[in-house]
Amino acid sequence: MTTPAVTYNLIKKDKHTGARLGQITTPHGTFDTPMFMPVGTQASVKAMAPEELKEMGAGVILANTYHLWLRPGEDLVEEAGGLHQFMNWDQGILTDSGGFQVFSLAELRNITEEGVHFKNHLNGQKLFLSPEKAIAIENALGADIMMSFDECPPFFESYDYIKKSIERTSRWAERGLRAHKNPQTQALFGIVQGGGHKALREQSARDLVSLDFPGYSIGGLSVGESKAEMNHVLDFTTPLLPENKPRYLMGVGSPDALIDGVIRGVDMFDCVLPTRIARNGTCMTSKGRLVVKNAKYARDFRPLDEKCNCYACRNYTRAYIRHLLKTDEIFGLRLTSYHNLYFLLDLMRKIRAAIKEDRLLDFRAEFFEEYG
Ligand SMILES: CCNc1nc2cc3[nH]c(NC)nc3cc2c(=O)[nH]1
Repeated sequence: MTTPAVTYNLIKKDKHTGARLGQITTPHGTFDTPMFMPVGTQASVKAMAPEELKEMGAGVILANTYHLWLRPGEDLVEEAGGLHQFMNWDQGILTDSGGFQVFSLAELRNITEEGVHFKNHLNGQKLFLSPEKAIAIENALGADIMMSFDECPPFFESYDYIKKSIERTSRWAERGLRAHKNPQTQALFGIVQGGGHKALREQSARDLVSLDFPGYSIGGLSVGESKAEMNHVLDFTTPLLPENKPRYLMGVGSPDALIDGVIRGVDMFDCVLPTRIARNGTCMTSKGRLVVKNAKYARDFRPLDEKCNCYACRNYTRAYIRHLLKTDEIFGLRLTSYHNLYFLLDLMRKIRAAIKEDRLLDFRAEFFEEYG
């Protein structure tokens, strides 16, 4: 039995919740979990240099298969020596499988057993993605962690539709495993679906766990359902997954959702939120969101967050950052992006420390008290 490309080491289970302290070992390093993964959709975490991501403690970052397939093309990235070489990032990289982007971006034509026919969102060109094609692109990109090709059904779809969808997604997962060329250096994760239906989540998890993936993602969430509904699905889904493998919740996100996901046994998260809201001047702070472009901060010479130790908060004021954003100075976006990413990475550091000392629920109460 060859060693899989990615292994998970469970260090400690929280006494009072489903939270776990662990480490994930990849060909590009070992990283502490629970972890937040900055999103670098087109091989760049928007406005951030790799050195800045490293200094704020990012370990694994994301890139999107659909976008890189369209531009610059996986063959060009492969010729460059793979994503790590191409974007000068020597730590962890995770690629999604394009499915979700197709459903959320492209003009969808139709889903068949074979795969998904759709139109390129840039030029209307007809395209086709199958499990085999998606896995081949991810192999060429060279990510340490690859995601299976799945369908993310609408959360409120009917039981019958979602049942058919998860059964096809399981067949697609098996096809992806067979098509995967580099299991020794790239770990392919399975994606559990099933909407809000416990029986379907159990069926999807059973199918995928029997395929013995090195890690599992919980899909079909953070797609418009309430936080309560997401937490409820997590309550009965994470226990279905192997304890000795990482669990990844895609598209999450906000500080409260991260804490509640960790409490329910999730180890890895990604979300575009921090950099996306940063670009319109919204900052995450320990006291909730702060829209630094607002006029009330024009003469506010305090840092974005007085409790934050990041580069932006140590060197610049709300007034200065507001001025930069109001005058379309690019440096303004860099400072808000840096701060928001640092805020979430630092939150994960605090969460890991709280798990270590069995005080995660106290930390949650203190955090929510301030965050509002
Ligand atoms: C890896 C591609 N497959 C795949 N990506 C996803 C990305 C998401 N992003 C969000 N909220 C922002 N929910 C998601 C669900 C899925 C999902 O169910 N599947």
